[in-house]
Order: sequence, then structure tokens, then C-alpha cells
Amino acid sequence: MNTPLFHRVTVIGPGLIGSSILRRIQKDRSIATHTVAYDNNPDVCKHVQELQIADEVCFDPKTAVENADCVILSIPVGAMEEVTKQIVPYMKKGAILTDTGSTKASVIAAIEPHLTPDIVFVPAHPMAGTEFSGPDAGFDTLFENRWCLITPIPSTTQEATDKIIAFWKAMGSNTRILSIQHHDKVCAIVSHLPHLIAFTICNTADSLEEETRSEVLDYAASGFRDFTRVASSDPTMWRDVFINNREAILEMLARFTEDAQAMAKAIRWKDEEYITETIQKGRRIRKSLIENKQVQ
Ligand SMILES: NC(=O)c1ccc[n+]([C@@H]2O[C@H](COP(=O)([O-])OP(=O)(O)OC[C@H]3O[C@@H](n4cnc5c(N)ncnc54)[C@H](O)[C@@H]3O)[C@@H](O)[C@H]2O)c1
Ligand SMILES: O=C(O)C(=O)C[C@]1(C(=O)O)C=C[C@@H](O)C=C1
Repeated sequence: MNTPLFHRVTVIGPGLIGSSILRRIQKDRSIATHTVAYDNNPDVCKHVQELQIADEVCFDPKTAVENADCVILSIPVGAMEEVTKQIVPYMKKGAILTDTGSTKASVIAAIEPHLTPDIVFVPAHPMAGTEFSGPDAGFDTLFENRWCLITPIPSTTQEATDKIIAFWKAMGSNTRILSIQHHDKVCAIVSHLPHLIAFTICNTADSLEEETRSEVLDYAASGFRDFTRVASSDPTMWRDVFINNREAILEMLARFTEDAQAMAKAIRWKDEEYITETIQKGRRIRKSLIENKQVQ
């Protein structure tokens, strides 16, 4: 066997994303020879032991990171600073610290001040997931044919970036380097705003049902049902994403509101051309996602 990419990889937060990483490494030992998992919820640690998806489970952050070549933070973005402060003093010289957080400017601001010169941080974000969370939700093909976006900071070395690119390629992903601001704007429109709309539309339908005492949700047809899938995502994760990427999200929400108002005007004035063109654009986007294999 060729030399593995890493000897010891530690996953902090073996939930949906972290446990999918662990499961993939179990299938492909050229990624790492030894995996360690740590979670601040002891029940999650015990369950990861039962699932047997990590070679070692630690119940404290210090032991979990001590000899790791690569530490992956797969925890809610609002917890990144606290955990970085807990682990950096115990990390091995020359080790790589990386993350899977859905926001990048906030995660970098949380981690960068606590780095020491001998730890290299490579910010990363796999654009793959589901509405489920926790260690039971993970699976080894989650990242296949998906993008992993990497947003290096000035102190990130090329060598460490190359290793994290190789890591995500071994996970089955395509990788792309993006600037931090560009990442946060793109994710605000393709991921964060759709979740905001899904949570809001479910709340609107629910309060309408309460107000009118009618059976709005009983007749929820498939259009609404698709929103409920997205709206069933984890509250802690999404609370943290909204607060930590608020500028980009509010900017995209303002643009969306303008476009929704333009559509309302077109409907009011029976502007058939505008309405048809808007719907056709949606169909074109769906078609191109299918062609690019980003939709099953
Ligand atoms: N869910 C998705 O679709 C998705 C996709 C891409 C990236 N992400 C990002 O990846 C990260 C993990 O998301 P997930 O969906 O796997 O979440 P998850 O809820 O499934 O798992 C997160 C785990 O982190 C643990 N945790 C929380 N705070 C901790 C702390 N202080 N110390 C140690 N462990 C802690 C939790 O107990 C939990 O087990 C988040 O930053 C999220 O934004 C999520
Ligand atoms: O597939 C889903 O259901 C997801 O919510 C995954 C999704 C997304 O919005 O596409 C969610 C958050 C991420 O940071 C990346 C991917």
C-alpha cells in the first residue's frame, strides 16, 4: 500500500458530516491509518463506539488531538472558537487543523487568533449534506461527486492545502479554491437563503392554519412537502449559520424580496411574458443541475 495521506485523523463532532468522514476512511485506508472521534456529548461518544466507525473514541478534547496529524472540526459554526481554544495547545507541531463549517469568514475569525505558528489551518466546506444530523445519519458516499470548497488564509501553506485537496478527492469530491467573501456570498444564495425560505414558509402555513382553524397542512401537496424536507434540518446548526453569515444572507434576502415583488407585480398586471420567462429560468437551472449530476 502507498503511504497513507495521514496517519492519525481526529474528527471533532462525529455527527452527519463527521461520521460520514469516519465511515469513508474505514472504507479507504489510504486516507488514514487511525481515526479518533471526540464529541462533547458523551452519549454521542458512546454511540460512536457502538457503531464502531472510529478506531478510537475519546471523552476529552486533549487526548483526542494529542498525536493527530489532522484535526477536523465538524461542529456547529458557533462552537468553533471555544473548541479551537480547547485543542490548539495540545496539538502536535506541524499538524493540520481543518473544518467543515458552512460559513467561512466567521469560522476563520473564530479560529485564526488562537492558532500557534506550528499549526496550519485549512478552512474547508463540503457542499454535501442532508436534513438529518447525528452519527446515525452519516454514510460513506455522502461526499461523492459533490464540491468541497476550500478558502485558504494567508498563513495556510500550499503543502497543507494540497493535502486537504487530496483528502476531499479521496472522499469522492471535486474541490475548488474560493475567496472567503465569495464563498459566503455564494453559499448565502444556494444554501442559506433556501433554508431560510423553507423554515419561513412552514411557519407561515402553520400560523395560517392556527388563525383560520382550517386544515392547510392536511392538503400539503408535493411542492410544500419538498420545503418541509429542507425545513426539518437541525436548529442549532442553522441558527449558527444564519447569525454567522448574516450580512451575505440579508443581502441575498433583500435581492430575493425585490424579485418576489417584481413577480407579484407581473401577476397583478397579468404580465404573461415576465411570468413565463421567470418560470423558464427555474426550469433551465434544474436541467443544468441534472446535467452536472448535482441532482439525483
Ligand atoms: N448538515 C449539513 O447538511 C452540512 C453540510 C455541510 C457542512 N455542514 C457543517 O458541518 C458542521 C457539522 O454539521 P453536522 O450536520 O454534521 O452536525 P451534527 O449536528 O450532525 O453534528 C455535530 C456534532 O458536533 C457536536 N458538538 C457540538 N458542539 C460541540 C463542542 N463544543 N465540542 C465537541 N462537539 C460538539 C454535537 O454534539 C454533534 O454530535 C457544521 O459546521 C455545519 O455547518 C453541515
Ligand atoms: O442537502 C441538504 O439537504 C443540505 O441541506 C445540504 C447543504 C445545502 O444547503 O445544500 C446544507 C448546508 C451546507 O453547508 C451544505 C449543504
